[in-house]
Amino acid sequence: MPLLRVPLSRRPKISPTLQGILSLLRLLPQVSRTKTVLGLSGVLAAAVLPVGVAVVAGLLIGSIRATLDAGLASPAGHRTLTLLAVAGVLVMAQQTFSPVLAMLGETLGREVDRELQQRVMAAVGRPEGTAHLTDPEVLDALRVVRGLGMTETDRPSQAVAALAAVLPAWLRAVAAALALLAFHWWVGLLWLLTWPVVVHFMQREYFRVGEVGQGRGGALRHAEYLRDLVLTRGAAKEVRLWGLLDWLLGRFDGAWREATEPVWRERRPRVRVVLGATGSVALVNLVSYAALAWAAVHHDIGLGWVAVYTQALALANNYTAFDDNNAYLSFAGAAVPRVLGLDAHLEASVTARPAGPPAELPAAFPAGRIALEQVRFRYPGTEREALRGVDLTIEAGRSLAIVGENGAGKSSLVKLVCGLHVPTAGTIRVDGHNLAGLDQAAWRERIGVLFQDFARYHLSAAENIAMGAPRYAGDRERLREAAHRAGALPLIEGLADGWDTVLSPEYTGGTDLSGGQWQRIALARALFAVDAGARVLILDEPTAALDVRAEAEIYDRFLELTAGLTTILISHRFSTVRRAERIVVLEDGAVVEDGGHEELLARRGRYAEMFDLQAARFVEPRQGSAAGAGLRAAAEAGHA
Ligand SMILES: Nc1ncnc2c1ncn2[C@@H]1O[C@H](COP(=O)(O)OP(=O)(O)OP(=O)(O)O)[C@@H](O)[C@H]1O
Repeated sequence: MPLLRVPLSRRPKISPTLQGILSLLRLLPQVSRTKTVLGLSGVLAAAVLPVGVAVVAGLLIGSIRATLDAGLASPAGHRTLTLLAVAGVLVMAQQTFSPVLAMLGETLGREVDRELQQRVMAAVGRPEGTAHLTDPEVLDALRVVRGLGMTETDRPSQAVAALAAVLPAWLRAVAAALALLAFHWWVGLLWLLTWPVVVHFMQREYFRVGEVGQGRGGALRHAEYLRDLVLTRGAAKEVRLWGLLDWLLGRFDGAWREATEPVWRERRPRVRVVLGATGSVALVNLVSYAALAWAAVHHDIGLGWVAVYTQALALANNYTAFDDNNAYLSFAGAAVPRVLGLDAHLEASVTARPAGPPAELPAAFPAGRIALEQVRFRYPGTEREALRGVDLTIEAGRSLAIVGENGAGKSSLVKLVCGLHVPTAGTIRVDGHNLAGLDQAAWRERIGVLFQDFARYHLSAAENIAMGAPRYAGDRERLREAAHRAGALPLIEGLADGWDTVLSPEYTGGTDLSGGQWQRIALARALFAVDAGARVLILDEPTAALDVRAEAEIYDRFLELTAGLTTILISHRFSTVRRAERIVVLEDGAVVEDGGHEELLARRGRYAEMFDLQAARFVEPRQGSAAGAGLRAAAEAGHA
């Protein structure tokens, strides 16, 4: 069933370019009537003035002979002088109009950007359902909207294109100025000096504006985030359920203005600079043309040379400084070094690893234990420690479960073991080696991991699992085995295109999976890494989204799945946790209890307290008053 009444890709009756221009012209007055009227007048002036200059210049040249014959005081002489004055005024007007028009166009363009985003947000947020958010045609159109904004002008590609347009014009103008040296050395020199100064000032202005724009990056990202809440699937259900569209439209409008208006304001006073620059150029033009007319009238040069120098003057005016290309050059000038400097910036923020070459890993690594020694960890930019002196030995080939309340530091601990962060103090040793000194890529090949917030790749089912060990991506038998062990095989074989089905409804023929189905795929990915040689298996909430039967299946086979592996399991489900050979309780970043399931229950500490709390949920209310041991018995009977 088509999701849109009008297909987005329908063939227009008129040419697509014309259609685009017409719809843009219709949109402009809706954005700003005043600026549209001013802009159109400017366009007319910009079109008519050069023609006027050409006509007057022709008349001027034509009048010279009569003036030569009759003298400057004659009516013919007066006519020549009047034409000269008109030419000067027209050239000046031309020089003044074009930058003002360019600025007007840019301001209107930004307003069109905002208007388009709001219209698209309203259009995308309005349908009751969310199916259109996976329609490839809609998504293709949304890509265009995402490209809108100030970042557009930061693109180095724009600067490269601008360079290609600006450099030849500059070179032509220099050549023309050199030619003018032959007419009068001071006229040539005037051009050679005036333009670089004007270009310098204008580039300084544009650069500053570019810097201001990039300084607003955070505010702009926030506005874009609000926009994308409407344009993407992530929050689509809640946006509809709670009727957030109007609120988001309002927030976006405010955030967008807050992000962009300071840049516009910064640009406004610069009209003074622009007028100063264009005024200087107009003056140089006036002086040059006057000198040329004077020379012609006084027979200093012949008509042929008058024509040559007129052309040279026109070319000298090609030495652009005011148009969009000049602006793009400077905007990217502010952006490119920032992007290129990213490497160095990130280098400085990388936590130092022990000096010397990383240790080579033997094939059967790790054969021994993973030991955390007084490990402390604080996330960059935060004050609070997520781990506060953890001492923990994880025996090779055994399973360890980590439990604890939200925020206790469980996920942080496994991220450290994965080598994704380096402890701020203390050491993690694997087979006696400092983990920080190992070849990190090789170490990660030894780990199969299912993160709590695992990735859902918009790729085929086969690729989604193969991500666990991409070097074996083509090994279908191995993929089948991993999928089978994770209980994902029937699911994959039931998909329309089987293993080749893209797991995203955003692509033609693609499909989405339920939360639990996704979790099986992610588990298969971790087990695929194990098949490929990983000896450490990390499972962070592996069954959180699974139904009761699937969870029971997984924990029934937990010992089989983890046999021979060093396993770290994080879970809030005690039915799964109790299967682990050893359990530690993490509280506020430190280990507070350590032992087997029965041992910890008998200790009547934090573990027993948490276990009892969960067990109580599985018994009838009338049994709620029973003693903890009774509750546990009931719960264990239901779960074992
Ligand atoms: N990327 C991060 N940046 C800053 N602080 C973080 C980051 N991730 C986690 N924290 C903080 O570190 C602490 C430990 O978080 P962690 O995710 O390890 O807890 P957890 O025990 O896994 O919790 P849960 O059971 O909710 O998954 C928390 O206070 C959390 O706010």
